[in-house]
Amino acid sequence: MPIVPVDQFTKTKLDYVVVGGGTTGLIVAARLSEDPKVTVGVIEAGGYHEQDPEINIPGMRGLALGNPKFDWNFESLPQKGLDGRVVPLSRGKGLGGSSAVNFLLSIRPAEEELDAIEALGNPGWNWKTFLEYMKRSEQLYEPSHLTPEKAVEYAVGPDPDLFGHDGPVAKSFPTHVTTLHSKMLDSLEKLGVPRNPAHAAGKPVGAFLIPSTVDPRTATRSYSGNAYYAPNAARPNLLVLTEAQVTKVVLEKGSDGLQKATGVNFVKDGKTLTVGAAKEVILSAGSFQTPQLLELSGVGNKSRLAAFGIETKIDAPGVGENLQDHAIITTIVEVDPEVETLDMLTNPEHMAAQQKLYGTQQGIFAAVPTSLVAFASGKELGSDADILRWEKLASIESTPEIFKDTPESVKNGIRKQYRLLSKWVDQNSPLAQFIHWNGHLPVPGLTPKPDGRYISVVSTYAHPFSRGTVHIASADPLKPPAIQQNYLANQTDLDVLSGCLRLTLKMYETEPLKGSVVQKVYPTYGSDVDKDTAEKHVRACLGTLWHPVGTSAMLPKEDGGVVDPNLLVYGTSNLRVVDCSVIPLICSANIVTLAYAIGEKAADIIKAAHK
Ligand SMILES: Cc1cc2nc3c(=O)[nH]c(=O)nc-3n(C[C@H](O)[C@H](O)[C@H](O)COP(=O)(O)OP(=O)(O)OC[C@H]3O[C@@H](n4cnc5c(N)ncnc54)[C@H](O)[C@@H]3O)c2cc1C
Repeated sequence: MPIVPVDQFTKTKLDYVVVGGGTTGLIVAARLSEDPKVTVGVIEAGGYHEQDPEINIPGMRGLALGNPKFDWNFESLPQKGLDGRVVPLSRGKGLGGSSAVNFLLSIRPAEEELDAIEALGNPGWNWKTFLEYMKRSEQLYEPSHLTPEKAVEYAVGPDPDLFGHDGPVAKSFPTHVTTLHSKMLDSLEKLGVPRNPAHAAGKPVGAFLIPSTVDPRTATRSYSGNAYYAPNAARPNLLVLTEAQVTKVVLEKGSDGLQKATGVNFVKDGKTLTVGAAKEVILSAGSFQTPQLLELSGVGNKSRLAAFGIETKIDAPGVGENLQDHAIITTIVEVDPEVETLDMLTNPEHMAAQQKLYGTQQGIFAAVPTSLVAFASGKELGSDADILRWEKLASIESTPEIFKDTPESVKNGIRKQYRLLSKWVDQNSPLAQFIHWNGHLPVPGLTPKPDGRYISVVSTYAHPFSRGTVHIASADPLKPPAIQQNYLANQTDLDVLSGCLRLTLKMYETEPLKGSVVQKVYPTYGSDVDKDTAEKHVRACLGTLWHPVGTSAMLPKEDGGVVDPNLLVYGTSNLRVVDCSVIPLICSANIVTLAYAIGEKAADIIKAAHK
């Protein structure tokens, strides 16, 4: 059924209510409504951006950010590690959620990182099962636009067995590649980061052309909105309500002693309304708003809820704890004037030519401007002594100040995570990621030359050692939660990002890329930069790669878990969380592939529970 009016929504007897029509929410809704006997209702706070070019055109991605039509525009609390600076934290708003505004990179993490999710106490959540469900969500288009020689040059080698071929989300390889791509790959190779065409096999260390969620038949974004919702919009048993914000899950104690979610309250056009759920309520509001909704509904740390006058239904100390995110730093260089970068679009003639080219699904707008990625391990980022130090810094005792209010159970879980993190710094596991951006990224105070051409590289640690929190700051459900990232609290995070800066600067200084670099722009110094100066750059430019996870962690209860391996909130019989907030330990890659897998697997779990 198309998007429905509110009266129809509240009058329909719904079996499942999905809160948040984002990346994962729409997957669950689409899969559950395959059964015509069940009725599924989705409540999404934003609209449906079906025709918006900022969403659909790959080369325009990023333009939706900051616009309240598409973006919640959250902010971190002032960050001590960043001299009190606040970091903007975009989240997608509207059908498709963050998959509608994300940067379309579609990369698999490392095998050991997904096996770790099982090892932390979640049977059935490992590399093998994640891979199976990632494949179910995707349809890979072979890189037929590349000759076999070019495929080798760009490290493109999709093993058909590692990808899905008939799933809803289209995945393809960038069609717009510049003359610098090969040079970057060659220079990285000289620095110990080899071409890695086999990255999708759970071994991402190396460099390669990034698969992206672009539908090559139309050169448009493929995402939850148009892949999972649009093809099923006519189903009479799938009802979607947009521009309605859920404010609370209604919980009642059942005869089994468990809390039962009977429905949700939501605000639509200023009015608070209720809708019932006969079978389940599924929270898919994302890593910031799912814990917020749990707390507003009385599921959280008892003393925290009491402070806001909220009656505790379930004392769940893990809610909103264990926040992890990938933080990025930026570098920019000016390059040869003949390289085709986004900077050329400031010239009206080039803009007109590129718009025309897009009409034939080619050119700069048809592809993502971030088409090259590299993952480096510890040995490319620090000395043996650094690695030993990082292993030791993987502990709660390294940063007691950020754990002073952390519940004991949550600390138990984080200790187990640290044991894994300390192993990964010394192996061939990814420790940092580098993403090429084909143009001059905006930096306050820097103005690109009118005819200049630039490339930027953003880099991030794979696994932050710091942990943050997200909690309600008010009992008013329409107020944003307080997001405390604690960026750079642990020295390892600062060291790894400083290592990223040095490695990127070295890449610019290494032939053949060096020959195409006109000058360094941001920063202007070389890779032999001293510690203090490198750290200053990190603190000045740190931002987010928008990958928050862990705030409703799937972990044993005694380790601060909020949901069990069936994604049921502990202490409830029918309230599940299905979104990235359940990922207990962040992995190295961009996380949307995990979101797709979680949505697909959750749908199977829920179907099996109601057979
Ligand atoms: C700018 C940006 C760039 C990114 N780039 C990449 C990338 O290139 N590759 C990659 O792999 N990952 C990327 N990510 C991360 C990835 O897209 C997200 O982690 C993932 O899509 C999150 O899925 P989710 O289902 O957990 O949440 P979301 O997709 O964010 O869905 C949550 C939904 O719930 C809705 N909602 C929230 N609260 C309420 C409420 N109270 N009532 C009703 N509705 C509500 C929201 O509006 C939203 O639609 C990016 C993310 C962002 C924001």
